Amino acid sequence: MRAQLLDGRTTSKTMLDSVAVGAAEFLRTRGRAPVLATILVGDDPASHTYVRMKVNRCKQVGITSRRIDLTESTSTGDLVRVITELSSDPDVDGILLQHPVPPGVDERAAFEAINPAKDVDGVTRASFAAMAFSADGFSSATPGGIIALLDAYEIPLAGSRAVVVGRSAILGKPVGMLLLERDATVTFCHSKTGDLENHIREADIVVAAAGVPDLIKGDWIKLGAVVVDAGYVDNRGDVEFESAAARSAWITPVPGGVGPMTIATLLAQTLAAAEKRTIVK
Ligand SMILES: Nc1nc(=O)c2c([nH]1)NC[C@@H]1CN(c3ccc(C(=O)N[C@@H](CCC(=O)O)C(=O)O)cc3)C=[N+]21
Repeated sequence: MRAQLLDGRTTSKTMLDSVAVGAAEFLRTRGRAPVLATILVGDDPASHTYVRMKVNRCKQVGITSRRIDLTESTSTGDLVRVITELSSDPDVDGILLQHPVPPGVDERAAFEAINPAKDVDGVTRASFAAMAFSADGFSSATPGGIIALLDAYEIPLAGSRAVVVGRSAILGKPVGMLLLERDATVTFCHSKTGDLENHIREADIVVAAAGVPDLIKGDWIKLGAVVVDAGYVDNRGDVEFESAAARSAWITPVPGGVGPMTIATLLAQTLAAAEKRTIVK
């Protein structure tokens, strides 16, 4: 291996340390901790694990989590009602609806019920627009975490050729917008892209967000490129790690790369939402 690691574990720890300091100060000045509501619909075991990790991290940094678990048979209407209530609840600062929701539920409708001021996971249209226009608002957690990780290692983005593989509403599309806002030349590739290999071969920065383990072969990576692997199927990335690390300058490990940055971004944005919503007494 010749690449250096983009270490999400260490970088996220630094972020979480400062969230803990801010949350303690918030508690001292407002008389309560910041509050993140997490909503999980159905019983997908991986989703349970992710939500548990988020709740545990909240505890560690002094954020109160309010966990709401709903059954697989929850209707769109019921879910929207729950989220609408949290959106106007003065005691709730941030709302996370874990993706994916069960097949019968309209996930977009549920996301849009989140008050943009509490959209600390950056899943609403309002947050997407904020990312696209560098306006006030929250970043999608994984895309925001990716940019924070690249910034921590001072990876230059302006003028670089960035190839994003994947176009989901909360990962591929928004990470492309954030890279574009940082003056990268961005190409989106997806399942209908015929010549993925050729796009990857030209990329200075590869952001893999397809959720297809080992989709991207290590020998496609341009020498000296930066590889960010946001795949998370069974904790396996989208990029063949060993062969990609032999060619790239920087690479994220899976686990220990993008995953911990996602959670740190969520919690940092929860603190920021709490601070914005409240005035010091
Ligand atoms: N509304 C919504 N927002 C999300 O941000 C969101 C989501 N839905 N649905 C699922 C994906 C997945 N996701 C991960 C977060 C952390 C790790 C993570 O920290 N993983 C550890 C490994 C943990 C272990 O060892 O099991 C790591 O990569 O080092 C992974 C995956 C957030 N997601």
